[in-house]
Amino acid sequence: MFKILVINPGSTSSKIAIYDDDQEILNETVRHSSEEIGRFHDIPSQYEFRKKVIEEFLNKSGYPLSSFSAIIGRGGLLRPISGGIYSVNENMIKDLKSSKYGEHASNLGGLIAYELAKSVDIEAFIADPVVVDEMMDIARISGHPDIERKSIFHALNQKSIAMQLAEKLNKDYKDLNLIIVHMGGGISVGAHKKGRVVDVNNALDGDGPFTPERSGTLPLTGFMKLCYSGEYELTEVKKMLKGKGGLVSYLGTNDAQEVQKMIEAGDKKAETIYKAMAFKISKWIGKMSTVLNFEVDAIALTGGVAYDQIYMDKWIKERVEFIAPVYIFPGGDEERALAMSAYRALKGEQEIKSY
Ligand SMILES: Nc1ncnc2c1ncn2[C@@H]1O[C@H](COP(=O)(O)OP(=O)(O)OP(=O)(O)O)[C@@H](O)[C@H]1O
Ligand SMILES: CCCC(=O)O
Repeated sequence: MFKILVINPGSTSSKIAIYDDDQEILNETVRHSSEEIGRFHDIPSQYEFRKKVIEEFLNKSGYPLSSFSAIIGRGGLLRPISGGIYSVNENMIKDLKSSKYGEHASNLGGLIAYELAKSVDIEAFIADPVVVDEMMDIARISGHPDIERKSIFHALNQKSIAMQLAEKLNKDYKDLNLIIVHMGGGISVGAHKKGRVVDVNNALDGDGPFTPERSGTLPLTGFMKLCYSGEYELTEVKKMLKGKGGLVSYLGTNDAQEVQKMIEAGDKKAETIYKAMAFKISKWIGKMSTVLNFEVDAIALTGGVAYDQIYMDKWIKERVEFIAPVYIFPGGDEERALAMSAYRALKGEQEIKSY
């Protein structure tokens, strides 16, 4: 039997799971408020904090590190690579540590997995990182040659939910056109054409709907003026896009459940902003349906925000269901997808790629 530790650092949470072969034994989500995360000036400086969350989980679980066959972390901003499972090696550690390709919480997934695995001499992996790139060339063109659109999104969950949806529809993923929407701390809306994500918003980089903690696409002239106003440092402007944008900037929280409570208590501003997020998500679903020439077999809504049934049904589904039937997968499937990749690799059924 293989015991697998799964580490999934998200933008607003740390999720940790333990699997025995393909069976989940434990799964815990530790949510991080915007104040808690906001005290760190960048992602690398969250390393010790995030590692401690995992160590505390392990202590509570009663399973020593030495009882695991492998550790798999969600990773990370690397150079564009194909999907699959990768062994964490020194090249990868160098790129993750230096944030060479940018900063995202999942960079810490690979780093922490490597460090913990090294201490007990077991394998560390990552799978389907956020840089998986299947974008068609025309979608890369932004409108100015100095800036190329990039594929950075919740590849792990989007792919896994797409497969689940295909199974539900009794079809092969490679025969379907799907729009998959992941709504977590960040939001990505992907056009899956016959098994490839041919277009998706860059969920990390001021592209797409606004999110619990990100601004998404902003009117450019306003943003440019703000950048040159002399009022803000680069680090502050970066945080407006990521970490302190979206719901955090309007309502002071990255927690959609807290926003629900504000609305229930009669807060009209909270209602307007939360509805505007749904409006923007729906617009992006509309955009992606044109990428698929309006030949869309199904739409899937997933990620933490998808637990909010009313939000999904009234504010998103009603707006987009004329495009295609809408299916809801609350939360997502990231820990299972990671564990299954590691399990297949340990059994020798999946090629382990080298970075
Ligand atoms: N039951 C719920 N109802 C509404 N919103 C919820 C619920 N549970 C979680 N959320 C919201 O989902 C968001 C977090 O989603 P998720 O856990 O998928 O994100 P993450 O893993 O931290 O970030 P990312 O997926 O972008 O890496 C938060 O705003 C959280 O408040
Ligand atoms: C870039 C995909 C992950 C996220 O938005 O947090």
